[in-house]
Amino acid sequence: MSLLPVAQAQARLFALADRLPAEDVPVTACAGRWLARDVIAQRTQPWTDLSAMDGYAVRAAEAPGPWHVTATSRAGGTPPPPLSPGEACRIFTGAPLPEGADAILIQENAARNGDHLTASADPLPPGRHVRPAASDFAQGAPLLKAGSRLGPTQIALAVLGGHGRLSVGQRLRVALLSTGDELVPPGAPTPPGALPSSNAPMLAAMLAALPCDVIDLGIVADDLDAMVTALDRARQADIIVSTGGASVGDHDMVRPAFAQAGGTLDFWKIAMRPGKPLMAGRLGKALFLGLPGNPVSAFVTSTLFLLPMVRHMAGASAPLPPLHEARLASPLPATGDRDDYLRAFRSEGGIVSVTSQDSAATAAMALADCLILRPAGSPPAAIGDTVQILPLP
Ligand SMILES: Nc1nc2c(c(=O)[nH]1)N[C@H]1C(S)=C(S)[C@@H](COP(=O)(O)OP(=O)(O)OC[C@H]3O[C@@H](n4cnc5c(N)ncnc54)[C@H](O)[C@@H]3O)O[C@H]1N2
Ligand code: MOO
Repeated sequence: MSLLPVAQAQARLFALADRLPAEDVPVTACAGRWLARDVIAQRTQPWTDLSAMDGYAVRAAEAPGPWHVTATSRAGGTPPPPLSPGEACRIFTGAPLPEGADAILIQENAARNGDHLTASADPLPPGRHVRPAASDFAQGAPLLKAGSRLGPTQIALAVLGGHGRLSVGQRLRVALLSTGDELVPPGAPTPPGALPSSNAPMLAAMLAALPCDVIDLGIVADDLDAMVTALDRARQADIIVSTGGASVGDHDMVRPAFAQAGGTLDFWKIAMRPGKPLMAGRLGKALFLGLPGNPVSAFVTSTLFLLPMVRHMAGASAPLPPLHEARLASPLPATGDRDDYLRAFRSEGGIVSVTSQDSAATAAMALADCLILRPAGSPPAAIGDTVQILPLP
């Protein structure tokens, strides 16, 4: 198989699995989910002209008074009677204006003696401190689009729009398999030859911000039967992710095991560095992603394939991570025939690539807060050149 360009591989991956069905969820459980339907305002906000301050509702043209204070209006109280000429209404923040009033005199600028009220000399234009009816949104207005993500502010908007439940994409089940005879669980003793298995904890941390339940199926030996059995245990998941054993060595069992378990491979080997041996296919109803074992390769391929696939299946209309332009603060060598995803960090002077770009250099990777995308065939880049970066969460 020849190397598949990253964008083509992402498109093929998205074509491999539809988004999951929608479910109706209370707004309090919607954080981080993607909307399955547009959200339309069921009510008008504000429902009528409201005061933005504590003070007095008056006719602006009558400033600086005097006025006669005849009524009170507070949020949640009885609506005030209409205002006659020369009258003022005591009013509090969030309360409806009486008919006839068109401005709020804040109490700091008011002199009141019994029911007698005057204003300080400051001008009082019509509309001052008034939140007009429907100035936020009107009933029937489109508030949020299907496929957009629900964060705190979107949830506030939906609630004010009158919604207590929302239709969102279901949570996904993601099963993780870590392959390798050398691997031991985190924190276990490491006699010579043993390696702590860091990929599953790293992937679980990456997935933690997304609406999915991670099922860590642990470490699988470099053995065909063991891997077939592990894949069988994982097939109830929506996405099965393995790390390691994806390359061409004698002990790289993932591809043959996947075939023996009944999986159909869609692609293998991507024109990217790190991450070349990435593979994807279907195992029954599950989507399968075989990531390379090197921790840096697993991280970069997860950023570009696993997380976007979770977003896609959870209902995101824009599942790919956004790219930004930034200036380099360190020079870069030419790239080869694969796209480079260099680990880097943002400094005051610009983007600095970390010193080791080896696929196993985890200390350098941990310094990175972005990836520099350098397309295949790029010439060397100098300090001050513009590059594309992908910020890391
Ligand atoms: N002759 C070739 N050799 C290799 C090629 C190639 O094209 N031809 N590709 C290289 C590239 S690129 C990569 S990336 C690696 C990927 O190999 P595998 O996916 O088969 O991964 P392993 O060999 O199983 O492991 C690689 C490396 O990562 C360590 N590892 C594995 N799992 C974990 C884990 N859960 N936690 C931490 N570290 C892990 C493992 O011990 C190895 O050191 O292949 C190249 N070879
Ligand atoms: O592509 Mo591998 O992922 O270079 O290390």
